[in-house]
Amino acid sequence: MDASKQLLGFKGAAETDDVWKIRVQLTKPGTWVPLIWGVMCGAAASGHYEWNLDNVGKALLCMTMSGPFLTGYTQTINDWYDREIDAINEPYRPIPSGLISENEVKAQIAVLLVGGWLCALQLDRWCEHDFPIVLALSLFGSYISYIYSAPPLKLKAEGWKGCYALGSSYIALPWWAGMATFGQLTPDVMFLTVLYSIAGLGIAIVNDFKSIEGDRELGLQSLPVAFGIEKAKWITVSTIDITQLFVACYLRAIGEETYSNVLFCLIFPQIFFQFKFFLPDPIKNDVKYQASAQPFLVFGLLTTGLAWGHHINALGM
Ligand SMILES: C/C(=C\COP(=O)(O)OP(=O)(O)O)CCC[C@H](C)CCC[C@H](C)CCCC(C)C
Repeated sequence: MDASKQLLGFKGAAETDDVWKIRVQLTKPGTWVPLIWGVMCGAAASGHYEWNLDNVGKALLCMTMSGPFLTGYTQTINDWYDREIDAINEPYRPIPSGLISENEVKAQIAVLLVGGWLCALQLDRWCEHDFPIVLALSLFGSYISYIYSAPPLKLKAEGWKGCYALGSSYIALPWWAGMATFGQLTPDVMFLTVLYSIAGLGIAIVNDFKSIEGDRELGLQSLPVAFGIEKAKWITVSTIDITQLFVACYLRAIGEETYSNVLFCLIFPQIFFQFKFFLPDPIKNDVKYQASAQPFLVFGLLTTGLAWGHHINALGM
């Protein structure tokens, strides 16, 4: 178990001195999943995904770009810029513990970043895009990753702004990449996904409750620090629920009633788990809540993608 935690980049991992295992650990493969899922949602939303070898190849390349390469780069650069604070709080992490050298980390960052851009370029060529939209998205995403972790902006230290950067990048960017690969990225769907990102903001805030004491001491304006636990927990669930309810209503308004009903059915279990776990004790039950409610949220995203794809096809676009 500890060995798999090591490879997936989870906390409580066993130590290893195999540099390749350490390299994989730095990329935190567990965090690739939402990006890969986002690409699937975008492909579904394009309305043009058909199961053939060409499309499977494009989807795999888009997922490889978003997961191992660009999320891997994001996580490595984040650990690099956190190395001093980690040396105090989590000295067993690969960089502060000296399990991997500075030059090896820098080389890994460069390879993953350039690798991600090359995948994007290849996708644009493969899809015969006039404008290299996937490359543009990957450049934008890697810039957001950089300012999230690196000074002087270091958005992650800016409380809820960092949470929104994280939530929106994880939801909107892979969706846009998947959609641009298989169809046309349009302003209306961009708006819808940016809106959906507010739910992503709520999900990111859930993780801030357990670090409220430390954040307060360091002067970080996370939502629980800024508003106190009582107010912050209600703001958190409201952002998650109201956003999804709005999307469900929107799907109904554009005539996608079945998908809208499915989305409503996926929202109610999340509200149930908020009352069962999160609201009674957001500090103690954050992980329990995420584990029980998240699957419903991510299937809601896919439902929205499928609804959009169906809508586009119905309009003959
Ligand atoms: C590094 C990230 C989270 C870690 O946060 P934190 O430091 O608070 O936690 P730990 O202490 O446990 O490490 C994620 C940051 C995400 C970033 C803002 C944006 C990601 C962008 C995508 C990877 C880009 C994908 C582009 C593509 C799909 C076109």
